[in-house]
Amino acid sequence: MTAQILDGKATAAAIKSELAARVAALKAKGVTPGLGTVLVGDDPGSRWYVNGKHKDCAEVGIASIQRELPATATQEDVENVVRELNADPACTGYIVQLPLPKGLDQNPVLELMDPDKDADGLHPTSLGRLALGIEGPLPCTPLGIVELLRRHDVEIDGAEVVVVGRGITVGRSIGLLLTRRSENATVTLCHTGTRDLGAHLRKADIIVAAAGVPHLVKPEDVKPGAAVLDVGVSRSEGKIVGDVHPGVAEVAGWISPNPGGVGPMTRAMLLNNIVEAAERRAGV
Ligand SMILES: Nc1nc2c(c(=O)[nH]1)N[C@@H](CN(C=O)c1ccc(C(=O)N[C@@H](CCC(=O)O)C(=O)O)cc1)CN2
Repeated sequence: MTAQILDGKATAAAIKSELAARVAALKAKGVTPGLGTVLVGDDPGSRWYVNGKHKDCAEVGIASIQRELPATATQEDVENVVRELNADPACTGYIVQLPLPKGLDQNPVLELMDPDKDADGLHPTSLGRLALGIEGPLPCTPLGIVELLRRHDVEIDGAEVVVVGRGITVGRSIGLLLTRRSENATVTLCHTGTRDLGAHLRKADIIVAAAGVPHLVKPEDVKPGAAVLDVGVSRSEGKIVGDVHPGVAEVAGWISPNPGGVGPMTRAMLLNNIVEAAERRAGV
């Protein structure tokens, strides 16, 4: 292995201790931030992620509000829980764990959320604000990737970034984030319709692999010294298989492990969004 590790686990731990201090300062002013989660159905992965979010909250002093619905829940049942959380003063912000079970439509659910309580940065208003350059919550995984690169001094300014995957939680929004003047990267978004993925990847200084296709990014398609972030989660025999082939570590300059890379950063950035929302409300 020649690549240096983009250690998401250690970086998230450092961010959490910074956030714990900010939460303590809010509490001293009489404000307790609270994260709400909506979990629909019985997917074990989604349950694990939601439990992890509440464990993180406990670590930094954020209150937890958990709402669960069975896989048989109707669109109206889910939307009613969203209405409840919109009205709950103890809930600073909340998330609806994605994906929703088959038969439920996530877009009307996201649209119904109070944009000021959108902890995931996935409400149309939040994504619109991001496009317009207006302050607001930012999507957690893209934000986590930027923070992971910054805290390891990987140059983003002027970098050629290739993103693989066009899902809403990562691919669609990360280009908006990385092309802001403050980040100043050039971003190409590739997907299953891209004709020659390898040709794009070989030009990249930074690769964000978020397609959910095991070992899609191969060593021969990575420019020596590039930073490679593995966001893909596929499972084989109970183990995570990422989108990046293990041989890439011999070519890349930086690589995020999977697990232990972008996942823990996603969780840390969710806490960050909750603390920022509470600070905005408290006028800090
Ligand atoms: N409403 C949302 N839904 C989903 C999001 C999201 O940001 N908002 N992202 C993913 C799931 N996710 C958070 O919800 C998430 C994924 C992975 C991790 C994580 O820490 N993973 C660990 C490995 C865990 C394992 O063994 O399975 C790691 O990478 O080290 C945290 C959060 C889709 N849905």
